[in-house]
Order: sequence, then structure tokens, then C-alpha cells
Amino acid sequence: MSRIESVFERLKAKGETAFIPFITVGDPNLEWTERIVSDLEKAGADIIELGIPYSDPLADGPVIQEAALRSLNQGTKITDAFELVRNLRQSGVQVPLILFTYVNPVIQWGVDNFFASAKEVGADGVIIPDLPYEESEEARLAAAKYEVDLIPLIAPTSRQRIERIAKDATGFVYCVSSLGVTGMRNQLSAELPEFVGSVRAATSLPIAVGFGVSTPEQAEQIRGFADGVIVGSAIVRRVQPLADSVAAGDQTQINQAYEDLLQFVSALKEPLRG
Ligand SMILES: O=P(O)(O)OC[C@@H](O)[C@@H](O)c1c[nH]c2ccccc12
Repeated sequence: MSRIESVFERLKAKGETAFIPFITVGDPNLEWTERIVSDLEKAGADIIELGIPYSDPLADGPVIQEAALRSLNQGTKITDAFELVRNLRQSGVQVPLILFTYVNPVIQWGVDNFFASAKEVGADGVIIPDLPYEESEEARLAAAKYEVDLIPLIAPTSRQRIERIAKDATGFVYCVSSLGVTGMRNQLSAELPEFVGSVRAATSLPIAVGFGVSTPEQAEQIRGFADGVIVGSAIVRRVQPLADSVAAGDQTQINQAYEDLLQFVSALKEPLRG
């Protein structure tokens, strides 16, 4: 059983739901990312998605696109993401870490090398949103070879392919709550429970839901039918004022922005506790 799967098992035994935040590596900068990840763990994050910034984030809405741009403007590279994970493990961060990347950087790095590096630095999983299942054999083989979970995304339009996608999956299955790109939504789709139910019928793996979750109430709603809740944009949106304050060198604003970010994260985890 992978570390990721065992986290879900432990939480289930306690009647808890996994809280899985996403942040962009290098936003506001790499030192801050190390601090944010460590504090996310302390605030109750059970698994953390680390987004490797990419110049053409086609599946992302404006909030995460801007975060990627802030990070790329800092000169963040894929090697920085690997070094960040290595540093986090050396500083004692225990929660499973998932490298979130578009397929191009993986191809440039070399698929086998990417998973070998991920394992070597201490990452537990990889998500590649623009790698269709039908083209994922090389990645699936590398993931199995290095015992890194390659976590599939299943969207409401993937219904006919749920069985095929789910049967090879390890870690958990990421159910995308609705079509379109990442970003906060006022309310979650009414079809979500039924969609997750259809995925549940196709896999014994844990299921986490993401896309658009922006309030503790929505997180609590998802708790009713999923094993984990993923939140990205709503958290990344609160990194922006921190990034602006860091750029301005305004320590008072930095403290305030960071406190707001951590309070928001704690509020999201609260309804998911046992
Ligand atoms: O930002 P949201 O709406 O909270 O959704 C999670 C999402 O950020 C994260 O899982 C993610 C970031 N970039 C992506 C691209 C595709 C799918 C998922 C993602």
C-alpha cells in the first residue's frame, strides 16, 4: 500500500476526510513555498499538491495561471521543485507530497527520469492533467517501476472510460467536480454525488474531489460522498496578497496576508475532521 493510500485508510478509520491543498512551487518564491508547505502540514493538510509552474497551463483558471507566472518570473525551474521536495523531507515534512505538472516538462525531463527523480527526492505521487489515459502507458510503467502513485483525473465527461482509467490507478482517483478549468465556483454541481458514485463503483481506491471548492461549507458537502477534498485556487488566491507584500517588502502586510492564508486553510480542514 502506498503512503498516500495509507493516509486515506488512517483517516477513514478516524472518520475523517482528507484535506488536500494545492499550491504553486516558487510562489511567492521557493523559500516561502518551503515555509507554506510546512505550515500547511501543521494546519492539518493530509496530502499536499505541489504545482510545477508551466508557461501554458491550459487547464488552469486565472488564479493559478497568475501564480504560475509569478513563479516563472522568479525563474522557478523543474529542478527547483525536486530540490524543494528534498529540502522538505530533510526538514521533517511527513505528509505525502504530489508533484503536479503538465506533460511537457515531464517529456523534456524524460518520463523515466522524472519518476526516478520524484522517488529519489521523496515525492509520493504525480498528477499530469494533460496526459490522456490512452497515452499514459510509459508514465504508468515508470510510476510502477519507481513506486510513485500516478493519480488519474476523471472528469464527468470521462464516464465511458472510468473503468479503464481506474483499473490502473494507484494512490487515489481525482474526480474533477465539473467541466472547465480550475477556479472557485459559487456552488458545486448537483450531479457530483452521482458522478462520484459511478467512479466508486469502478474502483476500490479512495476518491478525492477537486475543482471549484472555495468554502468550508463546500468541503463539508463533499465529505458526504468522497474520501478527500482538493482545494487550489481559493488557497492560491490568498497567496497573491502575500506575494504582493513580499515584493513590496512590507512586513506588516506580509504578516497579515500569511495569517489570513493559514486561517483560511484551517477553516477548510475543520469540517473534515472526525
Ligand atoms: O483550483 P481549484 O478549482 O480548487 O481546483 C484544484 C486544482 O487547483 C488543482 O488540483 C489543480 C491545479 N491545476 C490543475 C489543472 C488541472 C486539474 C487540477 C488542477
